[in-house]
Amino acid sequence: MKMSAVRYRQQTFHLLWSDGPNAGSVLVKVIIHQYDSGQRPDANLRRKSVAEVNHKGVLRGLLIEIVPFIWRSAPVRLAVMMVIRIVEALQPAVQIYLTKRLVEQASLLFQGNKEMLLPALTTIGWQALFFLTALGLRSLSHMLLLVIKQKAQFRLDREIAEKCSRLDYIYFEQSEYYDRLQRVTQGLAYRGLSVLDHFFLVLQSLITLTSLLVVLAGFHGMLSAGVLCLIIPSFLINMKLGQKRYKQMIAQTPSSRKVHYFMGLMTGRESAKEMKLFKLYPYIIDQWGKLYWKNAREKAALEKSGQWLGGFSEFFSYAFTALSTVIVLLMSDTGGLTIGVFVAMIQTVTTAKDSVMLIAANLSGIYENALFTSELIQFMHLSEKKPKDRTDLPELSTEPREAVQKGLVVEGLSFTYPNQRTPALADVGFHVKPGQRVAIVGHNGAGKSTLAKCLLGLYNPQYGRVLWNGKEISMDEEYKPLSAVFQDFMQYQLTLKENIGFGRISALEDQGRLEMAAVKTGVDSISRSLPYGYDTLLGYEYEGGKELSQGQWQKVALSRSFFNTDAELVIYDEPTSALDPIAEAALFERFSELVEGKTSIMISHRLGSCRHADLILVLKDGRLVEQGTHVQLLQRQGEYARMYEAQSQWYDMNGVIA
Ligand SMILES: Nc1ncnc2c1ncn2[C@@H]1O[C@H](COP(=O)(O)OP(=O)(O)OP(=O)(O)O)[C@@H](O)[C@H]1O
Repeated sequence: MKMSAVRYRQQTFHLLWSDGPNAGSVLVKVIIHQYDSGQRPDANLRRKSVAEVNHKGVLRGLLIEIVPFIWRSAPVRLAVMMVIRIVEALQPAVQIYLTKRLVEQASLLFQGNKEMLLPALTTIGWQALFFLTALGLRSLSHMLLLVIKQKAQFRLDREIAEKCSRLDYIYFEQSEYYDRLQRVTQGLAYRGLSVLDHFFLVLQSLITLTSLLVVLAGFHGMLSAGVLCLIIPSFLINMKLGQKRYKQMIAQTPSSRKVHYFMGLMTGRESAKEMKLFKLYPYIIDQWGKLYWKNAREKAALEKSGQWLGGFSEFFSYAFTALSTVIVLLMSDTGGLTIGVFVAMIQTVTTAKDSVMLIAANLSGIYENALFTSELIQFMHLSEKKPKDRTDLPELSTEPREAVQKGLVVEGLSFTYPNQRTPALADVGFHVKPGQRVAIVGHNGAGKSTLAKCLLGLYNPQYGRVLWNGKEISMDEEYKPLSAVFQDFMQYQLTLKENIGFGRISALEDQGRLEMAAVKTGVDSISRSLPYGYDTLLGYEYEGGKELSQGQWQKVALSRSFFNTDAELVIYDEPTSALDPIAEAALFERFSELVEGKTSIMISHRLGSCRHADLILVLKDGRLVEQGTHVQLLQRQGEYARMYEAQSQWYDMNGVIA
């Protein structure tokens, strides 16, 4: 039952923002808002090209959002860190002063002034003290920076997870979302927090430089001016390179995601069966290799041009140092220049030049990181818009008001997926009375699952509405009257107890409820065969985990829905597709008892299992073409009758698979 903390954290974090029916729905409070029909999330996700990026806005975003965010993560440590960096920054000037003193004392000593020995030794003592202080401060700041980064990283991860929980479900079904997510996580891991390093290095180098410039100005004004001029080419070159790297990252996101996808196909368990059976490895390795090298070549080309540009910058810096040495040598003509002063001047020029280069590199580093973290800022600003007040919609129904206030009312429902032209649902309307058992049937692609997601409030229709007991369905509430079993249900690589208890997270510790939900689907007998019963870790991903069969997993998913005893409306999307015929028949036999007191909606291709439903809805090409009971629909001799006829040889008199 051991699970590495890192993998566990990765898994739970992955659950929060991953695709799938339960995306972002379990460990944080699920808040899925209806979005305004005029505000399509796909438009929201589409990113600007790098040419359109507002560079001032990017820097402003960094200063207004990221820096304060990091500051709030660990204010005291950051303040201590700044003091340390200021002290550290003054060290080069002090070191140069001590070196100059030591060289002068040594040259006097070499000329036979024995009394200079003690002062020279004292200077060495000061140098040692300084060295030790610097060493201590460096270790302290290293530790502080580590903790600050950990705290900031934790806060950022959590904020992203919480953002995912507030985002509309439709985002999770778009490739643009995953492109952006990849850029955000890249930005977080490698970029966002290194702003801190850059910022401290700029601060430190600026203080060092100021102190050295004061020293240099005393020797020769030209030297100070020259050092300052060095900053311009170095900054421009580094900035240009930063822009190019960012542009490349944007352009390569889809292909680098695909590289990971191919790698996942070749290494994952899900794909292993078909990869081996169809002998797909050579083809996928080839595709993966082509993409890998396309990206790698582009990166190498950028690195090459970076090396050239970096070479120019280095050349300027070398030329300046050589020129400075010449100037200092020429100054010796004017006399009064001791060897100590000469060494100190050369050391000052070199250190000041290094500080300038460091400032330029770190300023452009801040700019480059600002570009990368702008992805994070844009992600955090993705719209979570709530629905407009929909008073513009027509009156609900011609039925008496009391009747409409009860049960499920669907009116004029139309839904079109982002980037699609044809609606997946068009003008669907029906009324389900409380306690009714409803079946939704139709061919593949008829719109059944889409309708289920609209009923659950996961999709927000562009037109029409879904009301439960007179209220628009929303998960933005503590009390959720809904539960569901999805076609592609989750198999949480966690304990059996968690797999069931996630149906109502607030009741996770309720053992009685857990056992009741397990008994309903036969999971109680599965739990008895597991080494730690309900506390057994399920799945193959982590050490000690016990894998279940697909049908057993489906029973666990069903138990999850039964665990939410408060649910008034339960939706089952193909809930028995993985069960054997006996288990399926047993479940259907008890179905009325299992869902007693609840309104249930079942999507199924097996029409035999739908014949006892109080209401059957027949969908075709996104439209509700028929509705009624089994007998009524057979009498109509329409779509349902044709589908039932086609399947009739499968069933016996009772609608059970023969
Ligand atoms: N995420 C999506 N983005 C775009 N189109 C989608 C998406 N999901 C489904 N569709 C399209 O919407 C239509 C209805 O799909 P839906 O999954 O609701 O059908 P279904 O009746 O549940 O099918 P099945 O019986 O095969 O599960 C189909 O044409 C499908 O291609």
